[in-house]
Amino acid sequence: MSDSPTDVVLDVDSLEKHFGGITAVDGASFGIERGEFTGLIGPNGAGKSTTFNCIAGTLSPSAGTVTFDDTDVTGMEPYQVANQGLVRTFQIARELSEMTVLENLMLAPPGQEGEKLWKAVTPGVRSGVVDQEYDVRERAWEMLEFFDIDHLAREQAGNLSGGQRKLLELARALMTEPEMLLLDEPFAGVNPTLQNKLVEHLHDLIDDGYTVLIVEHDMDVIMNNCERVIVMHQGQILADGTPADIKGDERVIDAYLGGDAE
Ligand SMILES: Nc1ncnc2c1ncn2[C@@H]1O[C@H](COP(=O)(O)OP(=O)(O)OP(=O)(O)O)[C@@H](O)[C@H]1O
Repeated sequence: MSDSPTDVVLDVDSLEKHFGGITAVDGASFGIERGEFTGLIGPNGAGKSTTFNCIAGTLSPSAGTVTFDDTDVTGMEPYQVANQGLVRTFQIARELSEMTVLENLMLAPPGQEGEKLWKAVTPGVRSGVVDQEYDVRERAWEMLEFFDIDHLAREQAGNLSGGQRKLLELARALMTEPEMLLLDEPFAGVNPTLQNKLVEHLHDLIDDGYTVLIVEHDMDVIMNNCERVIVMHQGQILADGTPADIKGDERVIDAYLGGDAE
């Protein structure tokens, strides 16, 4: 437990990321409290994805620090960040779409990071719950049941609808037993029924003590569900507060009504 009055689990301090002459993140600082459901919003190009990537280790920041659970994770590889309990969702790669849903849960997420991520959850690492193949299978079934997709266990992942695929991505991230989830546009391409279901599951996860940070373009979903909203604009934090605070913030209204809004 942190000894600060608020229990900050993720602390992003003066984060910067430059791509050549482009400044994608320009001194962003914010803290996320344990168990909080926070939305990160902002117009296109505001720097949200780059911030996510710098937190999750997919990109190395140009300056600033990222601290998770009192550990400095700045510049760590994604599997190392995941090993600390901070995990982002990965899209299901085409190669995995011919495998079943159950196999997808039991296998590495795609790509190099995924393979390393998987190694991070094999023998003895973190809780040790998934230290044998049997336990991995058991955990996979738990996840399928939690997300009500156990009836799809033997279905090829490629046959899932967009929404079911999002549930599978979330289930797969949870296989590593993280403390905090980073979700990048989890509702994109999801029909309203499954979107509601996904939102319910996210609330269940929050009730279970998970911390969730979500980047999402659907403002209604963010405003109706998140306890706190952080607004980025031109690489900086423009506003940070409750949905009610944010809705009434003149700077936010101006940023969204500007030429770079969707
Ligand atoms: N790999 C890269 N190389 C060069 N510029 C980049 C790179 N990644 C992002 N950028 C630039 O950095 C800025 C921030 O981009 P970023 O994708 O982080 O914004 P965003 O808020 O996630 O946008 P969107 O909502 O459209 O996904 C943009 O100007 C973008 O063009």
